[in-house]
This record gives sequence, structure tokens and C-alpha cells, in this order.
Amino acid sequence: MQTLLTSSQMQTVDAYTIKQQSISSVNLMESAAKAFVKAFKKEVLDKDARISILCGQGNNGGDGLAIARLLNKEKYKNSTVFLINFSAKLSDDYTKNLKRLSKAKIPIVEIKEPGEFNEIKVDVVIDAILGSGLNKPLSGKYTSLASIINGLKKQVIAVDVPTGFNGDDLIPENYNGIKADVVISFQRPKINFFFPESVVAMNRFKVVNIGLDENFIERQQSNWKLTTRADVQKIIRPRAGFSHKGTYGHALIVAGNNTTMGAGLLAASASLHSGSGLTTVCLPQSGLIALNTMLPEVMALPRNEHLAIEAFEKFNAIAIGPGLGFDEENEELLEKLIDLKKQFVIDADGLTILSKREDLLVKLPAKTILTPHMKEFDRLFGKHESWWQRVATAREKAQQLDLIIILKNQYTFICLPTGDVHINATGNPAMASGGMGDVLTGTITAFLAQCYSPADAAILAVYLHGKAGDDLAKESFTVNALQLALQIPKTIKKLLKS
Ligand SMILES: NC(=O)C1=CN([C@@H]2O[C@H](COP(=O)(O)OP(=O)(O)OC[C@H]3O[C@@H](n4cnc5c(N)ncnc54)[C@H](O)[C@@H]3O)[C@@H](O)[C@H]2O)[C@@H](O)CC1
Repeated sequence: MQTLLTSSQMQTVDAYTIKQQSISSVNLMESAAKAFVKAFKKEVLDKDARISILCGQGNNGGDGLAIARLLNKEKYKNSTVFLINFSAKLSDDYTKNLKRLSKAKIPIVEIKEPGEFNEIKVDVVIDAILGSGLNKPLSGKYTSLASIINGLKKQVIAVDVPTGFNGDDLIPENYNGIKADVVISFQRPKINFFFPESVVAMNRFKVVNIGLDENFIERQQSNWKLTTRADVQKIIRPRAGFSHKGTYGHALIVAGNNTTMGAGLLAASASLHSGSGLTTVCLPQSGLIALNTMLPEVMALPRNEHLAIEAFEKFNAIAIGPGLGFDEENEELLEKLIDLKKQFVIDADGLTILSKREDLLVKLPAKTILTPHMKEFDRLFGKHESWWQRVATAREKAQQLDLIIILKNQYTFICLPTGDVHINATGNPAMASGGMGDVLTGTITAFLAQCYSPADAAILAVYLHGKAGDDLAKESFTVNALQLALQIPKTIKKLLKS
């Protein structure tokens, strides 16, 4: 896991690195500027581009000055530095870098009023005005300048964070800072980059390593974790010699209805392809032909009012919800299943039933996994005005009710009973189509059946689901749910090889 830190924690890491590695702060700034320039070269290929480097007077501005000098060395010949002198306070490393810059032949223009930037002819803006040192909302001249820059409609590349963007607190609806096309951030992404509201401040971000002390970062107290490829490689267990279908558990998917049978079939396909030794689907009689035709490996447990609860006892893990319907019969079934105290995944209509029956929420077995998207989550736990609030509630509920809540979005938040939030960054817009959630549910259930811990099953399945989509999207404009289920074993194989 990569531990994600707040801005003030990152300052502690900067200070620690400077002390422990006997590196001066100005040299750390140089290393940050070099890392930025390396990434910048991939963003701006045209060496003749007119580049305006806007530098504030703190260390973010200091980075900007060092970047200007290094870009000049890299033969970006049309750069101009704009000193945004709206305050009187200069950081030491800013002053040192201004001195170093004076030796390079780069035009330097002092801006005292935002309007002075109005007439500038520019192709690319580098935003190094304010970085992670932001300690209050933008106002006055900074807001006017941000609005002028946003109005230029040119490529904007921000250093570390866009000016005015708070990396670790609620992003206000009336955000008035700079909107960057890309943010090149140092060492770790800011926590807020993963929240949908960050779209007002950036289109995408890249993270570059600047040599901060990794061990020290990982020792910091933080509930925010980013799942990495290496984590997933550590979790996945290769198939063992002499193993057989009984080794890998028996998953049950309780899903599907006359008009939504596909949801059950997709979840079953995902369970099968994610490695459960046996998969059974509990679906209505009307789905049997489709199941037997499409998935001959999967068994059926026909669902009707005469089905005894004892029939569910032999399964290692049970998913309930995809395309199920939420009538009284299904409500009763969910209630009875909960009493079996199995390892559960509850999705889709299962979540809708829970939102009507709060009494069942508190009866869920420990570490039950819920997989809501935003609407399902708000139906369950009340309306939320922001994602920051929503994730806070998910954290609280996961701890209070001893649940694992997978809050699905472009970046999915996995909230554990420990209070930790694991953010997943795999996945892409080619996957935006129906049935994807059903596949995720099937994959989680397969890992539970294989006796992965519920937390590992959740982290692994969410990562693989997105990664399989990324693998497919390399060659396809859209990715559908069935393709995704079939891709999962290939993606696992690739991860185990590398
Ligand atoms: N050694 C370090 O600390 C390193 C810092 N780095 C850079 O330093 C940045 C942080 O630098 P600083 O801490 O100097 O802060 P900034 O350069 O982000 O901001 C400068 C000053 O602006 C003032 N300010 C805050 N909010 C304001 C507002 N709304 N309106 C007007 N003024 C405001 C604050 O007093 C702050 O100290 C990072 O984002 C990164 O770019 C990098 O060079 C890596 C190493």
C-alpha cells in the first residue's frame, strides 16, 4: 500500500528527508524541479511552445524558478518567467533560485496586478503560484489571476497542486483557483485527487518521485492507502500442486430475475473466472436454459418459495443482489440468509432491501461486504452533499457495523472496519456500461470462497476488475461486462508473471 498523507504531514516528511539524508532544502527543490521537467517533456513535445511560468513567492514559486532554468537547458527556448509578487514574503529557496535564474537568459516579468497578465501570448502555462502551502481560501488578486488564466483556455500544467486547491479537505462548490489540464505532483498524490469534486481543478494528475524518505512516509499515521500493483501481487496466491476443485471453495450467487437474468449470469461468470472451485447460481427456473447454455461449468439452485434454507448451508461464500428484485420474497430470503452467518457480499437489489430494512443492517455477519455505488449508498445511509462527507460516513459505518464498504466510483473507496480507506485507481471510462458491478460482485465472492480474508478479497477484486478493464481498453474503445469476466484470469496470470 502507498500511504497517502496530508499536506502538513508531507511537510514533516520534507523536513525529515532534509535532516536524515543530509540534503539541503534547495537541493530537494532541485530534485523536485528535475522530476517535474522529466514529466513535462512528455506532456509538451514542441520545444518552440510559448511557455509562461508563473511563480509565487513561496517554495512552489521556487520550484517554478528552478523549472524555468532546467527547461531552458532542455532547449525550450520560448519561456518567460512571471514573478507573481502579490505578497512581501519570500521563501529562502525562492530567493536562491531567483539568483540562480538570473544567470540564464530567460525573460523575467514582474506582475503586481493580475490585469498585467491579460495580453500575454502563451501556449502553455506552468502554474507555480501557490502549492501545498495554501492555508486559506484564495481571494483578491490571486482569484482574479486564476480567473484570467482559466479564461485563456490554454494548456495549464500545475506544479504539485493547482493554485487554490486544498489537497486534503472538502473542495468547495465555488472553487475559485486555477484549473489545470495536468498536475505533476510530488512523491504522493494528494488525497483529494481521488474525489470527483477535484474535476473543477484538474483533468488528470501524474506523480513523480523526488527522493523523499519512503520508509518515513510509510511510518506516518494515516488512514488513507492507495492500492499498488505490488500489494496485489503479494495477496494473490498461485494455484497449488495437487489442488482440486474442492481446494478453491464453493461460491453461491443469489441473483437474477425474469427481466434481469443477465446480472446473475455475469456474476456467476466472474466467480467462475476468478477461480472459485465451484460456482452455483440461485436463480429462477426461467433462467436455467440460459445458464446451462452459457455457463455449463456453473450449477443451479432453482429459486422458488419452497427452497429450504438448509440448501444454502454448504457454500463458503454467498453473494446476494445482482438483478434479484426487491419484493417481499427476496426480503425474506435475505433475512434468512443473514441468519446463516456466512461470508456475504451484498450488492444492487440486496442493498435496496437493506435500505428499507435498517434492522437487517445491524444483524449482518462481521466483515460482510457491501458494494454500493453513490445512489445505493445514499439510499442506505442518507443523502450526502459531497464525496468527502460520503466517504466519512462510509468510514464511520464500516467501523460501527464491522462491515467492509466498497464505495464504487472512478476511484473506488474501500472502507474497512479498522477505519482505513483503501483507494483503488485501476479502471477507465471504456468500462462505463451495465453489468460491471455484477462482475465485481462475482469476483469478490470467488475470492471469499477461496478463503481470502474479506479485506484482501475486496482489495484484490476491485484492483483486478479495474486492471482487467485497463488491459482490454488498450485495444478496444469499449469494454463490456462479459469480456471483463473472461479477462480476469489473464490479468491475474500477467500479474503473477511480472
Ligand atoms: N522542502 C520542501 O518543503 C519542498 C517543497 N516543495 C514545494 O513547496 C510547495 C509548498 O511550499 P510553501 O510551503 O512555501 O507554500 P506555497 O509556495 O504553496 O505558498 C506560499 C505561501 O503562500 C501563503 N498562502 C497560503 N495560502 C494563501 C492564500 N490563499 N492566498 C495568499 N497567500 C497564501 C502561505 O503563507 C504560504 O507559505 C509544495 O507545493 C512544492 O511545490 C518542493 O520543492 C519539494 C520540497
